[in-house]
Amino acid sequence: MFVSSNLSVGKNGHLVFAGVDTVSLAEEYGTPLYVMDEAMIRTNMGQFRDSVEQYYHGGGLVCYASKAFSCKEIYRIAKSEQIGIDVVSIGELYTAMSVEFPAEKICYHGNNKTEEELNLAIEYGVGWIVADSFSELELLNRIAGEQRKNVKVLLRLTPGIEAHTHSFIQTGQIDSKFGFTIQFGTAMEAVKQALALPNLLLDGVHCHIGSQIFEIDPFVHAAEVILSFIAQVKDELGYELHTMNLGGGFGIRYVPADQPAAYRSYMEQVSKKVKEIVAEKGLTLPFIILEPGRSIVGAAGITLYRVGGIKEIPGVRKYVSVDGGMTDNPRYALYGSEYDFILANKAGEEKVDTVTVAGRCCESGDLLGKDVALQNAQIGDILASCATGAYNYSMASHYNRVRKPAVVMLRDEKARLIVRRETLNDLISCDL
Ligand SMILES: Cc1ncc(COP(=O)(O)O)c(C=O)c1O
Ligand SMILES: N[C@@H](CCCC[NH3+])C(=O)O
Repeated sequence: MFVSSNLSVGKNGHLVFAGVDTVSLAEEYGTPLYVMDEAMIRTNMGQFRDSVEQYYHGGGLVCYASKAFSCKEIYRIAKSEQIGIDVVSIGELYTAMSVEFPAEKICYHGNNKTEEELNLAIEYGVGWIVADSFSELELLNRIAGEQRKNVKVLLRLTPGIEAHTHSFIQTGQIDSKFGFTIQFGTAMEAVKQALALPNLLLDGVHCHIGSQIFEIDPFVHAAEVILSFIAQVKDELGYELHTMNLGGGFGIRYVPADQPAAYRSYMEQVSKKVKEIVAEKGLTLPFIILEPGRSIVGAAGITLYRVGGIKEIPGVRKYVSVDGGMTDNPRYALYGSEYDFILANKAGEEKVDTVTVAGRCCESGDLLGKDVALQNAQIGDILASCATGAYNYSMASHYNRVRKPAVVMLRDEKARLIVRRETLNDLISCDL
């Protein structure tokens, strides 16, 4: 009935999330409210970590892609689960540094990293910097020299794989702003350049084919393409790259029709293929890095809103307006993403209506879902949007000077605030 195992209906008919009554949460902390389930986050992190150990025997590290949900507490949790993180900005790095996240487990990405960012990343001693362009290799070499350090580098490659997902979140295809293309010999040139730069330690290669992908085949294919490249480098240059970072992108269940594969079958199949190719080409099993983001936090989050307006246009559509919208979840506006909605105070009732959930911004496209099934809504009801743990809080904006909601973490059926709600003064705090 629900899209995620941490959702149920309580005896009072209220929606229960991770053992906690969501209506009480809305009353205590206000709305809109992001609510996260710590046990599920830890289970997901642990499953990825353990699947690498179980199926892959060349050593590896799971680096949680923190762009999916970034705040101090998630870095503390990743640290205590002994996994690494992927960061893509000085802001994510700084937040991780503020909780003393182990530098050697950080993978730093970005297609246009600034000098300020690279300086801080090298100073902190991050494990890997994923270089995206020739000019960045030069810049990295210069900054490393200035800091008298050697920097471990991975090269971001575009393997030429078009995964089945929204075109805006496909990243492995040739026509991409990211990385070095294998097909035109650009990636081989980048290897030569990185090897020639004295302050860089070329450790390996990276690829990320896209996000919200359900099939396992494209991942297996990406591993195949990357390993063939590693073999080609060994043949042509006599240099064996040690690390293979296969990125993230594993899909989750947003609506009942979504059927994501189990993470362990991903690792099982990728490991099998990698071992086959390694044996065939006479390579050493590379150290593997995975970067799951959405699949760690997505289903571990819900958002609670209060219904403030209902408008029925006879024969056309019924709008249910809530006190949030594209400012706390821009994904419908950006990608037409689907979500499952439940009235938290009527969760035991049938979904008898079809409504369009609208946000509160001055923007017709500010919708959270179009023509979705819902219980019979009334003003004052609490509306829950499910599986909002990834790319919601992290993509929230201040459009219309809307304040960002608070984030509450649930553990052992108790709630704690991990990000407080913004105040009006927060909104003007940078204005001069
Ligand atoms: C380089 C890189 N790694 C990892 C991820 C995480 O992807 P996902 O949240 O789909 O697992 C992304 C985002 O798509 C990415 O760009
Ligand atoms: N932000 C996107 C995914 C992009 C992932 C980052 N490379 C989403 O919400 O689906």
